[in-house]
Amino acid sequence: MNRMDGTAGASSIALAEQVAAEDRRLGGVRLLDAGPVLDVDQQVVVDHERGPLLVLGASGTGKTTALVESAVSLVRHRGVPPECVLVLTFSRGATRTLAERIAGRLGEVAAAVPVLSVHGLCHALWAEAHRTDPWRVLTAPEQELRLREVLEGSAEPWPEDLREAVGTRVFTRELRDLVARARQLGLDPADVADFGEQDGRPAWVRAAHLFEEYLDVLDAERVLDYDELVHRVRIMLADPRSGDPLRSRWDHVLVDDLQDAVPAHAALLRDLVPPSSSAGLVVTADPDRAVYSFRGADGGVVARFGTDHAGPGGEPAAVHVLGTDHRGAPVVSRSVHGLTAAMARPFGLPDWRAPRPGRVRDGAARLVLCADAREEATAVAATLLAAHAERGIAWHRMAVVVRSRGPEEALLRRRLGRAGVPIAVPDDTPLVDEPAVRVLLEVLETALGPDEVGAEELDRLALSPLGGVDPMELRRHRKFLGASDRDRAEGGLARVRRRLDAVQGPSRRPGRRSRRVAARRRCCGRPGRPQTGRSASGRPRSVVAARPSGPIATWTRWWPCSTWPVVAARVGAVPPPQTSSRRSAIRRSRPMHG
Ligand SMILES: Nc1ncnc2c1ncn2[C@@H]1O[C@H](COP(=O)(O)OP(=O)(O)OP(=O)(O)O)[C@@H](O)[C@H]1O
Repeated sequence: MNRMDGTAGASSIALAEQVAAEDRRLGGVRLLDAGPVLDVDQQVVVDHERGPLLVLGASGTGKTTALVESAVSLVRHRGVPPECVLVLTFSRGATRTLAERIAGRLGEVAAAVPVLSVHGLCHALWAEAHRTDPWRVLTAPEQELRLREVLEGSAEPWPEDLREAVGTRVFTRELRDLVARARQLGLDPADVADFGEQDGRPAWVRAAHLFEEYLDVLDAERVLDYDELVHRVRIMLADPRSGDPLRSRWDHVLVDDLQDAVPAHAALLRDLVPPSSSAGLVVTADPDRAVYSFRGADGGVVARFGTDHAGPGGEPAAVHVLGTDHRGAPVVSRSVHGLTAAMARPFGLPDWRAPRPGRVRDGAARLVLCADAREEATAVAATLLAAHAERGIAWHRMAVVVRSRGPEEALLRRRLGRAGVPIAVPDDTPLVDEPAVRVLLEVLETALGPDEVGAEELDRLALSPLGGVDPMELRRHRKFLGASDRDRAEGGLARVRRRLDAVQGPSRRPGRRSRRVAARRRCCGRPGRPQTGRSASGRPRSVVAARPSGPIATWTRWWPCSTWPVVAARVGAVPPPQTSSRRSAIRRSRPMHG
């Protein structure tokens, strides 16, 4: 069976819960949920007093419900001030859902309960500690851009076998992952270099130097990426002078979906609630549901929870299993749990994969074998149509789950559309892949270098909404401007740029980014340790200099619409993000192994 979207089920549940919550706000009066009658396993979680507890449960066994009820019980029945109950998740969506569910149970009081993603918590703590001297957190595309800048400005050669890859987007992404993983493990550049030397991997040693330069640039610009943010908050927590007052704020820490944590998040949790702490720590997890492995999430953190939070005498933290499936019909849960039961169980964890059926009784599971995607799409459409026409099931009560987005999903959508099945696809496109954002990023990338912008890239930009050129127009310009064979081989706007450059004189001096990084280094007074994002003239090192040059200059002259000059001028006019008083650099710690 395909899926329309991996989050379809979860988002419809979240949506239904949101709608239900809205319905309760009648005439401005908020009626609170009565809350479910908890099963005995959930009640154990809610009654948990102190110390760490890992709650394992298959999907639908009521882990989140137990966590919500724990928060409610602490505030309502045990007199814990709401601001002393910290609720943590690992994604913004999960944070929203949890906050809504707690608000449904606690009403106005819930506003005082901090419900945060780990990044949200780190951001808040960091911002509080640097109130008069704020740092900005980079988005993923910005982080990649910074790394590319550093890469281009870095003179040290790479090992021979990597040289061809250097400068490609894939290489930058690999570097970004390396930097991220290193920080998630609490490693400093020197540790990565040590590993490289011990293991005979010169590429790691070289990457470690780049990592160091990248951190210097972040310091200089007073910006952080998310992994660096978590790392630095861990440093704050490691120092008893700053860490103890923070830790003492929360009497209870409740964490949902630990399987989505990267090692640094798990370590942060230990920093927040160390074994010596008297705070309560309840953590839920379903290792089979880890969906963030692409960003470094490691189901192993669940298996290690017992030892990570071992008591003073070394006894492992308590583990409790929720044993009733409150969501699925018995036959559906048997099918799902039958599949997961065949998977290897993380070492040391009790079996959580075969819950008893709850109160949901009806339902059926059917396996349909299809010859190809087309036949599969037809079978799905026929099943939905029959359920709607013959059993009167409303469209919004049905969901189609697909394994991944791609041609097969497109085919399914077309088939459903043709059959008259109304579809709503939750949009989970990352911002960076949104066409509108993509084109803006391409403009920035082009404006900042590299020195040779590909003809293909320029053509794409010309044809984008920002360029406003249609294919016919582009061809006309090519015809008008280009004649020689070399021009034709070069293709697209690269030719235009070259011709105009010939008129204006060379538009590109040595890489703009290289100069930017080099200038930062000069500012800091010693090579390789930049400390400010401002040029020697004191002008902001904004994404594009105020006076356009290079391809922008060329394009502004050539461009058949007026958009470019406006964009270039605006971008160049970005106000300086720093002042010179912000130059004190953060000292990075020695490694804090995870
Ligand atoms: N004791 C209960 N009685 C009746 N319904 C319950 C009970 N506990 C949970 N539910 C319902 O079961 C469904 C699943 O609950 P919940 O989201 O808490 O499970 P979960 O284990 O966190 O699921 P997942 O792992 O998929 O996130 C929800 O609709 C919830 O309202």
